[in-house]
Amino acid sequence: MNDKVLVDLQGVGKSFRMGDGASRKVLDGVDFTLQSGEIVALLGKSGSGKSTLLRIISGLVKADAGKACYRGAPLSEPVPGIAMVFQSFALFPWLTVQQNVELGLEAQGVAADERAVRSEAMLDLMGLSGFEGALPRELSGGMRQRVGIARALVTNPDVLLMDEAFSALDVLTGETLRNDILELWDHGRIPTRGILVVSHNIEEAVMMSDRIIMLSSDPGRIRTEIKIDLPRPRNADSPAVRQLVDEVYGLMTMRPAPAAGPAREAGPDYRLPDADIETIEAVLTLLASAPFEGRADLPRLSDESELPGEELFPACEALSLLGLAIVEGGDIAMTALGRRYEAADHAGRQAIFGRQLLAQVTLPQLVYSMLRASADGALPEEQILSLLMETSEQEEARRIMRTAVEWGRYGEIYEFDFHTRRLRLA
Ligand SMILES: Nc1ncnc2c1ncn2[C@@H]1O[C@H](COP(=O)(O)OP(=O)(O)OP(=O)(O)O)[C@@H](O)[C@H]1O
Repeated sequence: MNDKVLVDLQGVGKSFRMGDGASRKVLDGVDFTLQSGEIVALLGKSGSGKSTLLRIISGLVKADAGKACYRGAPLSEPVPGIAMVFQSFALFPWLTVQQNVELGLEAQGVAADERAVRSEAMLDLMGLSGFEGALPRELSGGMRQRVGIARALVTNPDVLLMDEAFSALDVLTGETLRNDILELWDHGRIPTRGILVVSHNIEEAVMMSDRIIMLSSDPGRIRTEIKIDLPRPRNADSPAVRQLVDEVYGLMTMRPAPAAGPAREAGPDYRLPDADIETIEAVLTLLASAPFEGRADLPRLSDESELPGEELFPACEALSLLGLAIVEGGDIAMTALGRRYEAADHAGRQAIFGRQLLAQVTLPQLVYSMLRASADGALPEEQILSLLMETSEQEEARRIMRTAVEWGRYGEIYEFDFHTRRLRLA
């Protein structure tokens, strides 16, 4: 066994039973290794299974396919070498700061006097000296998360897992805490050998990690990996960091390649991004206006639009699918058609939208040709849905169908009767 390998996942899969009783595959065929000496960040859309993956590694959730090992031993329950920090801090409100920090040691059977010595040293390292007797509610959010981190680190974990650990904090507090942890890590002041961070924040991932792994959704699979060879501490405004942030934005916005698999390799790609018309048009309008005037750096567009990546990325993907904009690297630029669309009135926009759907978007094209081929120009939604379910999980297939209905109705190429759930030519 290579002792550089801390965590090793091979072909890991996980399904959950949903409210309607159906099983949904959240993770599929995930191969991943966390090596000694590295910080890895895991990015992906909401629901792509990032937290589930972290929970499998923490031993809190069991994979139902593949192998998950920590230092060569199969993971099936929490192990002393792996500690986790939660977004919600997860502190016990009735315990003092010190008692909260000692919990992990207590679980490992460490004697009381040693627990006190170690927790005091860790609180000191985390800048919490003097707060040992305080209750969590008496602390600010940033200090509470310091307690959460101290509780994880006091056990001297080999592997530290952080699930959106800074996202409940204000930007500045989050940044300070992140830098403090990086400093402890970079100066070898904690014995931790590997850190795996789940984040929604692209800049945070670029600032912290040696490697970024991107998960695709439905089901979550590893889509891309980016190595970051910049020394830390990193300057968020340096050209190298900006370029990487741009690159990651670009990759997050790009249409992922269809997942591998016999059924998916062959047929056309019917997926549609999860973007509604209102958001697509709002992003196009923003892109057309000052200061962008038709071309924007995606991180800046994200700041200006105040849309979370989850909504901005699919809208950009939709604009590119419709030929209204081009996404290149970390930039998005309007096409000539995009400018015409922006300048058009409501009916003019609908006409362009409909034309583009028929010209270049596979699923509306298919629906339209099936409708034309049917005797009465109508067909049940189920017929399209069952086709989508050949390549997408049920929930995602339904989501794609909803998008296809919204887009097609807007472009006036087909109609949908919500009572009979039948599509009909417009
Ligand atoms: N215990 C569970 N039972 C049923 N479904 C679950 C369970 N845990 C997670 N899921 C579902 O699995 C999917 C992936 O969840 P997960 O929290 O891992 O995603 P994520 O990428 O971390 O999302 P987010 O970024 O929004 O936190 C979601 O659809 C979620 O509802």
